[in-house]
Amino acid sequence: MFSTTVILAAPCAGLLLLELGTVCYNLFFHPLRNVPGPKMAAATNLYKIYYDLIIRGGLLSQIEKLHKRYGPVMRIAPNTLHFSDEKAYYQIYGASSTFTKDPELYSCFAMNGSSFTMTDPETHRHRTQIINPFFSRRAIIELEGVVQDKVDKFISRLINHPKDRAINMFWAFRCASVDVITSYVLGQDFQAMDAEYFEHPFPLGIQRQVHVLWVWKYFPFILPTVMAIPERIMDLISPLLGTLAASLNVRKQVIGHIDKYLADEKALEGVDHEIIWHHLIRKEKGGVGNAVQIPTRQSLLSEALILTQAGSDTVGNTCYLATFYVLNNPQVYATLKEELRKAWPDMDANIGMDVLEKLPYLNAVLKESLRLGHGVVTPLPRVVGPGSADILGVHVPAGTVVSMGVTFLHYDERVFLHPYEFKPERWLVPDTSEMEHYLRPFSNGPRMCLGQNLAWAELYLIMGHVFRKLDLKIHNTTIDDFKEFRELFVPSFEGRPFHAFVEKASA
Ligand code: HEM
Repeated sequence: MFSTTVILAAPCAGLLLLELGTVCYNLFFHPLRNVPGPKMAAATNLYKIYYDLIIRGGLLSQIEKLHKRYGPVMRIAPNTLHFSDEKAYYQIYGASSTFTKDPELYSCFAMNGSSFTMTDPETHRHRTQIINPFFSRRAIIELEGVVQDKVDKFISRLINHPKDRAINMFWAFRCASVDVITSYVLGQDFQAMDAEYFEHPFPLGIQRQVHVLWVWKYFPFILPTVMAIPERIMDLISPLLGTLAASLNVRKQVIGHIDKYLADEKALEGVDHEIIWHHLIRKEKGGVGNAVQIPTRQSLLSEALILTQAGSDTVGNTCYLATFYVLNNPQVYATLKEELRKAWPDMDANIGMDVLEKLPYLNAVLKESLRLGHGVVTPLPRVVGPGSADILGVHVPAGTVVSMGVTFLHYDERVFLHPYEFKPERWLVPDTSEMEHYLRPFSNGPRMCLGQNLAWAELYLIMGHVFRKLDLKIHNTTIDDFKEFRELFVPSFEGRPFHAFVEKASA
């Protein structure tokens, strides 16, 4: 008879042996064994997990330190290489790259069936062919009024905010961008800007999710389990769920729309302007009988949710940083105001994107803000394939995960002198082509940002109106509050949130 101790010890010893075997293989027999990098990282994924979870978003800054020691190619996990050279960036994310998104990262968003999380190139191409026209420059120009309406509301909300209370600009800009994107994509905004002090549960919920994203990555069963709880039970427990309840509410609302339009496509005719469902819920394409397949209900839901999230936090954050950096430098603030005043003498007159996008200093401010905001800071992981590749002279077998953080381009001091400083003037030289090549906040290649035309329209309109129509003053925030960020897919600045006092501009 075996004792209980032996029965328990045997599988544990087996697992330990298996783990030791894997570590030995990773160190001595793995095809990447000769690539430089810390031995711990080569041996086990625990290295990466430690910086992601225990240090909480600390992997990128560790990678930055390690590249100084190991050079431009580095093994950062048993099957993962990280690069720090512009040539590698354009090979991994180049227009003709065949590398695919790594499911380990993209499945943790629990948005199956969305353009953002799709890994199969064919499925992805099919989806983007359908929705790209809705985000083309022509579509944005046609729907500029939708964005403009929300910008007008934003300016008036800021002017009418209680004067004795500084505005938390972190939430203010996020509420504005949530209302723009939901209005543009779904034809109905979430009224985030109506929330008292801009504390609306939807952007609050996005922030909560950002902070637990790496938990979802390493414990991938949690989120799908929560999502799979039947609606009736969710309704019962939702008062206990805080901001998660708000996200669930949004899901319910969006599902309601989807079901309505799936049941009766003609209901779309009553919508004020073109929305995403005009593109995704169409039974016929190019004439009767030429039927196209409508995506599943889950895929429609994921697409709508990912667009509202990808389209709000990124724009909100760029406006937030841009406003802080401009106000933090009186010379920059004065120059921008002067440029806007000259181009737009009567601030009560309507002015559109066509004028704002031609202003050199506003453009310089936005590019510099995108450079220091980065967009997404996590090195975007791609799986090499279908064959092997040669990157910076290193043979990389198919199936290897490769990436390069965009911060390595944005902070390259050979291209951007004093890279950590906000200097719009650097963009006012005759030839900016090299800097443009190194400015990739929207990523690059087949998986680059699908919403960048809309993003630019929002940036021109929001920032143009804020700096022309308002006078702003920083409250209780300094540049030190923006010195460091955690890498939580997007950058999460750890300092005090930037607050400002806002008044209507005098002229
Ligand atoms: C300043 C604003 C924005 C920045 C900096 C930004 C940045 C990015 C980046 C870096 C990616 C690549 C992510 C990855 O490969 O994992 C991306 C993808 C994406 N973005 Fe944006 N984005 C912005 C605004 C928007 C807006 C307004 C929308 C809404 C329509 C949007 C929708 C998407 C989608 C759907 C993808 C996935 C594309 C794909 O995989 O094919 N983004 N964005």
